[in-house]
Amino acid sequence: MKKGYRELLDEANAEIEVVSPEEAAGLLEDEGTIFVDLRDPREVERDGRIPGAEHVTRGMLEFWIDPESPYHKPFFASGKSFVFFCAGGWRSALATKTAQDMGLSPVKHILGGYTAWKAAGLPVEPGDKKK
Ligand SMILES: O=S(=O)([O-])[S-]
Repeated sequence: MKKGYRELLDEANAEIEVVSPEEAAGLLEDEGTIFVDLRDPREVERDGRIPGAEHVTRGMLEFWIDPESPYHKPFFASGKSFVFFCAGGWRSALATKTAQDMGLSPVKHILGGYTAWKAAGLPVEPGDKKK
């Protein structure tokens, strides 16, 4: 490998902001913060979701963020703060770095992801339930 996943994660983590699940939970009711769930749809269905989180497949992330893209999602241009998460914090670290490089700001991600969120006993809802 020219650059393996560990190096990519190290590079990302050196540049992005990380929050604990508990810190992130303090933002859940904040109207100025949007939670972005980067897990695959099957993971969301199987494991549940953080209430109110927008679901964004990682494959579409750049296209949903960029206002010039035909796939742009207006919530990314809302001027709000963003809290990214995945299952364990790896995908969200890379996605947060990408979003930050694109100019999305402020954006941070949850240390340990949804797994840590759930383990901390923080609010979840069934994945098949629409928010
Ligand atoms: O969700 S993940 O951290 O396993 S990529």
